[in-house]
This record gives sequence, structure tokens and C-alpha cells, in this order.
Amino acid sequence: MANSENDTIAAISTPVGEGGISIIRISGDDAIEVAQRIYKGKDLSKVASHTINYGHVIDPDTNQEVDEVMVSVMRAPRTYTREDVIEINCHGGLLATNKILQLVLSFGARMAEPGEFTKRAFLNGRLDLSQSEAVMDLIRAKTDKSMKVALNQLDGDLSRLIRHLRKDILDVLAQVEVNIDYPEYDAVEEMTTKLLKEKAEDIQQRIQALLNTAKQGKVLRDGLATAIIGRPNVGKSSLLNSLLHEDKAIVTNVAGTTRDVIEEYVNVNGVPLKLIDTAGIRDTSDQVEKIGVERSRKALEAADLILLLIDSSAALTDEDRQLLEATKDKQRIIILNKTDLPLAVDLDELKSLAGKSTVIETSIVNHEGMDQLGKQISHMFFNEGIESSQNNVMVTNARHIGLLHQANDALSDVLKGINDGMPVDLVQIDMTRCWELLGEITGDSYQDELLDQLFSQFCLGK
Ligand SMILES: Nc1nc2c(c(=O)[nH]1)N(C=O)[C@@H](CNc1ccc(C(=O)N[C@@H](CCC(=O)O)C(=O)O)cc1)CN2
Ligand SMILES: Nc1nc2c(ncn2[C@@H]2O[C@H](COP(=O)(O)OP(=O)(O)OP(=O)(O)O)[C@@H](O)[C@H]2O)c(=O)[nH]1
Ligand SMILES: [Mg+2]
Repeated sequence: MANSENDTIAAISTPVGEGGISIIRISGDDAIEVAQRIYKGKDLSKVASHTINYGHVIDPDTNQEVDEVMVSVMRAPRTYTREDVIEINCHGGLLATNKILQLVLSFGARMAEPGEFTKRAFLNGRLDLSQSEAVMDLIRAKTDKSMKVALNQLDGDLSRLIRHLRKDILDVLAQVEVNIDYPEYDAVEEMTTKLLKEKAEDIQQRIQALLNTAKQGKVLRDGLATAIIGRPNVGKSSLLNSLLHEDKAIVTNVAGTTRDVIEEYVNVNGVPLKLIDTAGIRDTSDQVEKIGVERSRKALEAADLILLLIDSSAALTDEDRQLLEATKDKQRIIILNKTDLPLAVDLDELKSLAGKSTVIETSIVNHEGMDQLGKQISHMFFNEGIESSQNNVMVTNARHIGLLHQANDALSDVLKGINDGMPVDLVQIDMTRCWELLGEITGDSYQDELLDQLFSQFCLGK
């Protein structure tokens, strides 16, 4: 039988593995009854809502104790799903957790699909679609900032903004409707067009402001793709480790140590970086190293920011010169490393090849110059890069960005229609389309396939 939205569902909501406590979550009309059948303790159907209750899970078939537990009872509608919710907190071993889930499933619940608890929160009207998407963003957040953005979205900040836009569109459509229906005044056609034009421009501006946050939002979500490059042995992996404050990459004095691309997330002075340590770039005949070097070139091309290392204790080589040339049009910081050693590099040549790029001197082994590097990164990001956003609302989700672009296009069509002197009722169609597209962000209108696709990307038990 196909899964139904009325089934009582269950899943393990904590990560699979050994832990202090695991939670088995149950939601639906039969949640309390199902729990009661495998539970010895107070009568769960009689305890007050939003209480946690001590007892034991027993296997009714054998009457054997399975685990000592705490059971939360939360009655609809003030729950995560707006349905009755039970949470069994058991000892966090794999065996007990799975055994309890099996019992729950054999006594009337079915296994939840990924994201199905949150899907119900959406279908039952507790969250809108962009808030539901924020739940998963929150779980996947890799930096403090992206977490804050997701939390704001979960609190409904983006939804409010979108709803505001939609209300304004509806108001203008209503106004236009009235004007069309009661063309008592001569100037009504002209007035209507003027009103439409003003409003369309205003709304388009607000949508574009939102779209402007998307770029920064993407960085906050995915981290600024930052490639650490330089010829072999300049200290790339040492820099990665130093920024991470841990020894992640292998560092040796053998040139060609790093063979593949290593990716790590780190927050440097408030800027979330996706650091990419690469194999030192040089012409090589070693097959394995060759593949690594090829990947490094790709990482270089895709990077938002380049940290280019130069060895201050050696003369510039042709490889250095090539890398300086290859990155000259990119956002980059040149790091002159190994300043603890006697200087051998020609500073004048380096300066001329560096052009406008900032050169920072470091001795990574002695932790010197790292503060300056951090400051330069945040300066480039916050002051030179991307403007900060309004209202703490930031669009980070590809689906939302796509819809905003389409809404923006619809408004361009409105404005073009007005300029071309099209009849008002045709212009209205584009305005209505804009309203509908915005509604897809909050899920005021949606198709079932979209829901399936969105929620299937969620964790099990969420
Ligand atoms: N044990 C446990 N911890 C958890 C969750 C959970 O479901 N269970 N959460 C789940 O992801 C998160 C918390 N989020 C939640 C959001 C809303 C409601 C909820 O019951 N909302 C009701 C009542 C609010 C109220 O009492 O004021 C509502 O909005 O109607 C519960 C948890 C994180 N921690
Ligand atoms: N004296 C000195 N040595 C350094 C400094 N930074 C790194 N090194 C040393 O340089 C050597 C190479 O460092 P790595 O970090 O492995 O260099 P890499 O660029 O990742 O090298 P490949 O992966 O081979 O391309 C190691 O012996 C480091 O300890 C520095 O500031 N001063
Ligand atoms: Mg290395």
C-alpha cells in the first residue's frame, strides 16, 4: 500500500552510531497509542502534554525489557509536526535504538521518509516552504554566519519579505481591476498605466536588492572558494594547517608531497573560506603528481580567491612567474613565505609582477604574518567585495534565486508592455505571473513533485 499522509510515522532522529542518547521520533494520530503498547511506566494517554516520562520499553511478545528510557509526550497541535508527537529517548547504542524502532514499526507506525516530519510541519501549516528549506540549511551550515542566515530564514524573515511583495502586487492588481471596471473618468487609462509602472519599478527594485544578496549568500553557505597555490615546497600545506589550527595536510620538506586537492572549511576573521590545498604546480613526469597538478589548475580557475605563495628564501623561478601571470586578473593575495630564512628573492621584480595585489610576508612555521593575512582577507571580502545586505535577509537557495530571476523578468515584461503601449489587461498577466512566481518561494502555490524532490534531500528523522 502506498504511503499516506495520514499514517503514523517513525524514525531515528539522532545520528546512527554509538552515542549517549538516541531519539526515536513518532508522529501521527496513533503515536501515543503505539508508544504505550511497548512501554511500561505511567499511562502515556493520561500524562499531561509536553512532559517527559521515565519508564522502560518492553517487547510485548516476550515481555522482555529492551531498554530504560525517557518518553516525551507532545499532543497536537503545539508540536513540530502539529500532530501528536512521541520521542523515545533511549540509551544510545545501535542495538537498543534499532530494536525500539522495529517495535514501533511493528506496533502500528510506518518508517518515515527523509524529511517527512518537516514535510508534515509544512503541510499542516506550521512552516512555509522557505522555512522548511531553512531547517536543512541549518543542519548543513558550516559557518556561524550561514547558520545565522538559515536561522533568520527559519524564523520567517525571507517569507515576510516575499509576502510583503506579493501583497503589494495584489493591491496594485486590485486597483487596476477597479479602474478597468469603472472607467468613469477620461484619464483613467493613463492613471492606471502610471500606477502600474510606478509599482512595477518599486517591486522590481526590491527583488533586485534581494538578488544582490544571493552572491554573498552563496559564499556564506558554501564558503569563499579559496585556492592555495604555489610551486612545490613553498609551504601551501603548512598554510592550510595553520589556518585550520590543526595538522590536516601532510607537510614534508620533499617537493611534491601533496598529491591531490584537499578541501577544508574555516572561518577567517568572519569570512567563511572553503580552503583548497593543491599539489604544487610544476611540470612533472610523475603520473600521480601529474593528475594532482591538473586538478590544481582546475581549482585555480574555479577559485573566488587565490592565496599565491612565493618562497622568499629562493630566487623567483619561471614557475613562480607563470603563476603570478596566470592569476593576475583574479582576486588574490601574494604571500611571501619563509621570511625567517635569509632573503633571496628579488623584491623589485616581485613587486612589479604583483601589480596591485597585496603582498604579505609570513613565516608560517613561526606563526608570523598570519594576523595580517586574516585582516587582508576580511578587508577584501567586506570592504572591496560584496555589499552587506539589508534586514539580515539573504537569499541562499538556488531554487529561490531562480524564482526571483523569473519574477524579475516578469516585471521587465510589465514595464516593456507599458512602454510599448500594450493594453492594461495584457500587462496585468505579467504582473500576475510575478505574483505566482514569488508564491512558489513560500510554497503558497506548489506542485507535489516539488515537495517530493525537496524533502527527499532531508535527513531521515527530520
Ligand atoms: N527533542 C527535540 N529536540 C529538538 C527538536 C525536536 O523536535 N525534538 N527540534 C525539531 O526539529 C528542534 C526544535 N524545533 C522545534 C520547533 C517547533 C516545535 C514545536 O513544538 N512547535 C509548536 C509549539 C511551540 C510552543 O510551544 O510555543 C508550534 O509551533 O506550534 C518543537 C521543536 C531542535 N531540537
Ligand atoms: N623555514 C621555513 N620553512 C617553512 C615555512 N613554511 C613551511 N616551511 C617548510 O617547508 C617545507 C614544505 O612545506 P609544505 O607545507 O609541505 O609545502 P607545500 O607547498 O605544501 O609542498 P607540496 O605539497 O610538496 O607542493 C616543510 O618542511 C615546511 O616545514 C616557513 O615559514 N619557514
Ligand atoms: Mg603540500
